Amino acid sequence: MTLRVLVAGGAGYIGSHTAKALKAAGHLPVVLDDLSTGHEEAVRFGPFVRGSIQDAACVTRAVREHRIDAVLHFAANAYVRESLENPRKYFRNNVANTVHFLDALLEEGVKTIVFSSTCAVYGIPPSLPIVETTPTKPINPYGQSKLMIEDVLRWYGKLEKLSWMALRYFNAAGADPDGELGENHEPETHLIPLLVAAALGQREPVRVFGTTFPTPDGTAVRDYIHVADLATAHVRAVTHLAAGGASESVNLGTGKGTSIREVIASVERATGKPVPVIYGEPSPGDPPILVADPARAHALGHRFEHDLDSIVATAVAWAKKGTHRA
Ligand SMILES: NC(=O)c1ccc[n+]([C@@H]2O[C@H](COP(=O)([O-])OP(=O)(O)OC[C@H]3O[C@@H](n4cnc5c(N)ncnc54)[C@H](O)[C@@H]3O)[C@@H](O)[C@H]2O)c1
Ligand SMILES: O=c1ccn([C@@H]2O[C@H](COP(=O)(O)OP(=O)(O)O[C@H]3O[C@H](CO)[C@H](O)[C@H](O)[C@H]3O)[C@@H](O)[C@H]2O)c(=O)[nH]1
Repeated sequence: MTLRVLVAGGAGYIGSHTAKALKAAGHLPVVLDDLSTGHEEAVRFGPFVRGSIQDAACVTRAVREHRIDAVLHFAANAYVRESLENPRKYFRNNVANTVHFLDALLEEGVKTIVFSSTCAVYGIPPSLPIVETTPTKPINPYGQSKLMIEDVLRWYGKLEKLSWMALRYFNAAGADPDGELGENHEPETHLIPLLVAAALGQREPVRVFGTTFPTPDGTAVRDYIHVADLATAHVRAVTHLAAGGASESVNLGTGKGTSIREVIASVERATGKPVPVIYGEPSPGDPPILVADPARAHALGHRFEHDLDSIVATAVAWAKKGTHRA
């Protein structure tokens, strides 16, 4: 089965890696992106439509011109801390604009969509590891905005015959193992690229947010998942839906928790250099521990091949290229 897939947000970090994986699997990725945080240089695996998801005329044209079968929807704002300072931006782009996008797609008869959700929908989970039935209680507007769209998808699944999958990623990190793509956020806020850049002398010391969490070494624990593993998971998810598979929310995490101090040690091994850090206060809206139960993902056939050292090694290789561009 060859699919013609509209990749909204395909000029961004996870979307560009997924466009590459789609092409490698024999599908056609058509990127729709307004370049608000993405990079045109990262669009290299199929046609590019520059525009916003809320522009119905643009979406309709793209769907018709490229005879789109299915959609991967990455387009969003994705900074937890920014969402607490500017909640309107998050509800406008992640919720309102996505609802307009779904309208345009459904009008054109496109009824298969994979949505980028997040472990931030769970807030501070009452038990670990996190299963998909763990109560969803976001503690920041970013997580809330993603949960609101999951609810919309669930209703459209029932009432509009939409086939959907909400992939709740844990912490995406690493870079394309071929060195062609990597993480280029501006500003960069994610832990791993910051630690790598600091070790390589490309930036100032990194502030570690909190050392007194109820975790074995006092720093926050996350479930880091390689972006290349996320990319292949999207290819599997969209083909699953296109073949008539069930609609549901699925955690994409490895099941292994890693503390910030353990990430620092991995970066030091990979670079052979000490990472300059400053230990500081916790950041608001930052849960102590987020680790996935990957059983549902495994049951759907997802396999995560890269461990933390592989994530860090590819991030180091990308940072050493020094261009910070695809
Ligand atoms: N990075 C992570 O660890 C992580 C974790 C969980 C979920 N997610 C989700 O995954 C998705 C991708 O994240 P990322 O890290 O690749 O972010 P990113 O900022 O690199 O990519 C988002 C892309 O969407 C585009 N975009 C934003 N608003 C748009 C609009 N209205 N119309 C068209 N294009 C638009 C941006 O230009 C960018 O290219 C997001 O939905 C994010 O919420 C990311
Ligand atoms: O300079 C920094 C940056 C991060 N951290 C800490 O390192 C951990 C990982 O931080 P990231 O910024 O890499 O990721 P987050 O866990 O904050 O956010 C990620 O997971 C979220 C779910 O909680 C969202 O999905 C979001 O899109 C995704 O980037 C967190 O405890 C964070 O507080 C620091 O100590 N210092």
